[in-house]
Amino acid sequence: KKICSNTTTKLPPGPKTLPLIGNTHQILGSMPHHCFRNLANKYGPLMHLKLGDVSNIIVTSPEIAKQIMKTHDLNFSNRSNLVLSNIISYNGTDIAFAPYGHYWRLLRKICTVELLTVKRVQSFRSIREEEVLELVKTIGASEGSIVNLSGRIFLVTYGIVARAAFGKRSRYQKIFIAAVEEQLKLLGGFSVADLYPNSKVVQMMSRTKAKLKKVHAQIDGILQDILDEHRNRKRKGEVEDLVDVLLKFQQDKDSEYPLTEDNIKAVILDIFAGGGETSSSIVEWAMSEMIKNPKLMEEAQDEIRSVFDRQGYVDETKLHQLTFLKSIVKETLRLHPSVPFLLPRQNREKCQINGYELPENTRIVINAWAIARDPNYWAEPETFKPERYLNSSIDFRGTDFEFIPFGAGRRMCPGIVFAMPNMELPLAQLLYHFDWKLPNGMKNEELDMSESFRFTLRRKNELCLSPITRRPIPQ
Ligand code: HEM
Repeated sequence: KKICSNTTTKLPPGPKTLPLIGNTHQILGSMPHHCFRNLANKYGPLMHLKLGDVSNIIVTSPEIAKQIMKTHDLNFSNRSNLVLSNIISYNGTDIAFAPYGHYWRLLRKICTVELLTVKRVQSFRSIREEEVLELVKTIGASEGSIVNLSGRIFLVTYGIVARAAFGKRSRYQKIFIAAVEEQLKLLGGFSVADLYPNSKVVQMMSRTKAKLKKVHAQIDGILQDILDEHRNRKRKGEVEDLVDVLLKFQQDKDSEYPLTEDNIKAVILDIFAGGGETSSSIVEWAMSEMIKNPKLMEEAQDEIRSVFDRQGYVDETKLHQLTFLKSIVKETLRLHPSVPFLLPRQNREKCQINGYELPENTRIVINAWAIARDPNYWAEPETFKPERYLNSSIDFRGTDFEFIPFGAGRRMCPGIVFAMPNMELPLAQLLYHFDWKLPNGMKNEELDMSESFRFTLRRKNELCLSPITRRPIPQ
């Protein structure tokens, strides 16, 4: 049965392609999300771009995003098979890169009923509070000096995810985090291996591919040790971690989730890679935006301090009262979506969209970054204005297609509930205890906001600030 009708064979418009390299020359040397938006302004919101020998369809409007991720979601629920992502995803057996089908549905179900539920996320509350308190203590001890806030934020978020996934602080934590970061960095560039997936010569010679394989082997070794340790250890009243949950399925012979060793490693790695970098970069961008707009920072601080001053410290019990802080997080997700192109999708059958034909198995890239700045949908789209959400119901849960930092439809991010406190708690703590200044008398408006695209969208330069303690730090 055909999912979409078929009447024309015209590909969407796009710039002229050159032999061999296609349009690759048009995107080199600039931030790809900016470059794709500029090209879309010329060729339209449904655009064909040939990168290497791979056809890409670039989507740059909420209407077309909705057609892909709602109207034709079932057809477009496959992932595009990338050479590099195959290496890190145990051959597409993780959640993010698994092809649409029975196995992927099983993994999603494990997420929604076991791994990423509200209850499970709540069970990690004390882990988050401990890790963030440690952050605040370290910063408090650095009063009078300049703090590399970016570095601190990444450590704390990865620390939380690592403890949720592996239980106690793992002795491998540092090298594991470094390896996962390296993996994301290698994945971020336009590697020739993915531009020419069918060329045997290119595949043999790709340096990125070779490096990625090496890093992945290191990650695999660490994950294997962690699984073995979990099997052998005696549990005594600790919070059940995510590896425990997955091993339980593996050990239960009647389980409806028959997971292999590699399946478990693939899932844990997804949660690690998906949960660490994304949330940290939102906290980092939110702090940057507030440094640039000190009035917003003051407003957020007033709100947090008025909610928590009576008890004298921040915990998770009253985070839901922080309406303004939530708007700051939303606006940060709009202007600095951590995964600006979502994850590439692919249609299982050929399909008509807006009168153009997308042949089967076409790679679909949704420019969520550009969509969230569409002037037809957003007033002052380039301005950071958290107050725009105060009287609006617009949300990132996959129904407002002008705002899709977590994607939408069947392949939407399953980690929102997990991500939220990892962003809100560090922000609330950083703003409750401290005022923040740029070092060396730099003016707020001078803060550099350059981006770096490495699969995720991070600050190019680390955010370094001077803290001034305003509320005593619990010892
Ligand atoms: C600010 C935080 C986060 C952002 C912005 C984010 C964004 C995204 C996006 C854009 C996708 C692709 C959606 C699509 O293709 O439609 C995705 C998928 C995914 N995310 Fe997240 N994510 C975040 C946090 C997390 C966390 C905390 C976890 C796990 C603990 C997680 C796990 C995943 C997984 C497993 C997928 C693959 C889903 C699938 O293919 O079925 N993410 N995320």
